[in-house]
Amino acid sequence: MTKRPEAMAAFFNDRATIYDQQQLINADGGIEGYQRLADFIPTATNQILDLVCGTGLELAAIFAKLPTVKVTGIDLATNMLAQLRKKYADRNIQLINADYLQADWGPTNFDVVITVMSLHHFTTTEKLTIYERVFQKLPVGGRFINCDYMIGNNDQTQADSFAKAQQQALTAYHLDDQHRYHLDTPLTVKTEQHLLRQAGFAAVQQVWSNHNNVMLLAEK
Ligand SMILES: C[S@@+](CC[C@H](N)C(=O)[O-])C[C@H]1O[C@@H](n2cnc3c(N)ncnc32)[C@H](O)[C@@H]1O
Repeated sequence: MTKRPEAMAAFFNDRATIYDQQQLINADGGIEGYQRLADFIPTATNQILDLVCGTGLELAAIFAKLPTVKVTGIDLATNMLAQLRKKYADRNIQLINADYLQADWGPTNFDVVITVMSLHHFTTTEKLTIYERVFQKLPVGGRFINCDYMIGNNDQTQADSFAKAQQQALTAYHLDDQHRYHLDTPLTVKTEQHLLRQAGFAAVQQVWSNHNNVMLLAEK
C-alpha cells in the first residue's frame, strides 16, 4: 500500500529546525546551487520575489552580493519562515505566509523572480499558470531563475511514473488538492524549458546543474 502523503505545510513545519542541514546533504550539488544562483542576479537589482523562500537558504549568497536588496518571500510553512526571520533579522525582507498559487504577490513589479526547490510538486498545467504569472510580474529584460529537482537526463518515462505514483497516492487516500501534499512530480528539463517559452520567455537556458538539480534562467 502506498504511504499516505503528508500535507505540505505540516511536512515542512515539522522539519523546519533541521531543514537547512538536511537540505544541503540531500540536494544534488549541496550548497553550490544556492551559491551559483546569486551569480545570475544582476548587480542593479532592487527587488526580488522569492516564491517559496522556506528558511531562506538561497538568500545568504544573494545578501552577500546585494546587502540592501529588497526581498519579498512567500511560503506556506510558518515554522520555515520563523527560521528565515531569525537568520536575516537585519535585512530588507517582506514575508507572506500563504499558498503562492492563491496569494496576491503584491502590486510591485520585481526585477528578478527566483524559486528554489519548489516547483517539483506541480503539474504541467499548474506550472504554466505560475510561469505566465511570473512573466507578468517582470519588466522586459527581467529574469526568472528556477532551480529545482528536474529529470536531468530528460527521460520522459521517469516523469510519467512520478505522475502515475502521485495519482495512485491521491486516489488511495481520496485526496484531491494535489499541490498541498508532499509528493514529488519532477518534469524533464526539456518540458520545463518548453513551458517557460510557452509562458512568453524569449530566452531560456540551463545555467547550472548537478544530476537532477537544475537551474534554468529565463529572460523576458
Ligand atoms: C524544499 S523547500 C524549499 C525552500 C527554499 N527555497 C530552499 O531551497 O531551501 C519547499 C518549500 O516550499 C513551500 N511550499 C510548498 N508548496 C507551497 C505553496 N503552494 N505555497 C507556498 N509555499 C509552498 C514549503 O513550505 C517549503 O518551505
